[in-house]
Amino acid sequence: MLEVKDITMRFGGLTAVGGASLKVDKGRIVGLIGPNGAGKTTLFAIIAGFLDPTAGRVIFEGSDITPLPAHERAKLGIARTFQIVQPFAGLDVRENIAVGAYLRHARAAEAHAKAEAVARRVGLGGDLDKQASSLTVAGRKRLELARALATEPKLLLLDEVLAGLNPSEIRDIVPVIRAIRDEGVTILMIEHVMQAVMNLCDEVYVLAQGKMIAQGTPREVCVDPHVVEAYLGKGAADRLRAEEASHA
Ligand SMILES: Nc1ncnc2c1ncn2[C@@H]1O[C@H](COP(=O)(O)OP(=O)(O)OP(=O)(O)O)[C@@H](O)[C@H]1O
Repeated sequence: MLEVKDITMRFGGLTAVGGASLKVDKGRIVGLIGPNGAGKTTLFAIIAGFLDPTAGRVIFEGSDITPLPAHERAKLGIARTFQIVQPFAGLDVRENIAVGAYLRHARAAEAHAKAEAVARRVGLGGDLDKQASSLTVAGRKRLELARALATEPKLLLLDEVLAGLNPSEIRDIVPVIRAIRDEGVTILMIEHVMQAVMNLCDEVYVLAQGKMIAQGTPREVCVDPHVVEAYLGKGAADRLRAEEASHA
């Protein structure tokens, strides 16, 4: 469904992403992990059309979409959530979600009906008339998910939807994400909460300092020495192995 080919993004002298590639097959949940500043959000912005890459191509359903602006990509079926949730503060939950629904439903009544259906899907069915600004952090994360879903995407890009949630809130939202996939939406997610990555993702890519350093099942990447070193520093994999040997 999605192929990111050799993407490089330079900001002045800084190379935020340096020749990174990934593939997302239809119907899967693919994780994108990596230490802070690895370039994950930059790569998302390039996939969704918010940033023009310095080099490389983005292929969606077999077509090169690299020149297309974000709104054209949204029409094709790519939606993203933002790490920092910023609902329209003066609007209620229904209207906030309807903003996404207007992409495919020009009439207000239809957009509102779509918004209500999406709200129920993410567990906000009882909050439709509330002001978005009155929602808790967990509620805002669900709203962010709903706004993206209301555009009826084929590919959903989730940027740390679990960040800032407590363990019980995470447990509640994980099945919602799985259900979205089961209903036919392919998902690429940036996530730091490893327990959720292990539970949800069919496949994981690891980005570190702008380069893709590993790819595999969640279990495979967790024990990959390159990944351990990227998170814990040079020599960490050897130290861990030595410690394990001394305990054996
Ligand atoms: N618009 C910009 N101008 C200049 N530098 C930028 C810009 N956007 C990102 N960067 C830099 O690019 C690098 C990658 O940032 P990015 O936000 O993509 O990383 P990330 O992996 O998403 O990090 P985190 O997990 O902390 O969100 C960082 O060094 C960041 O400071």
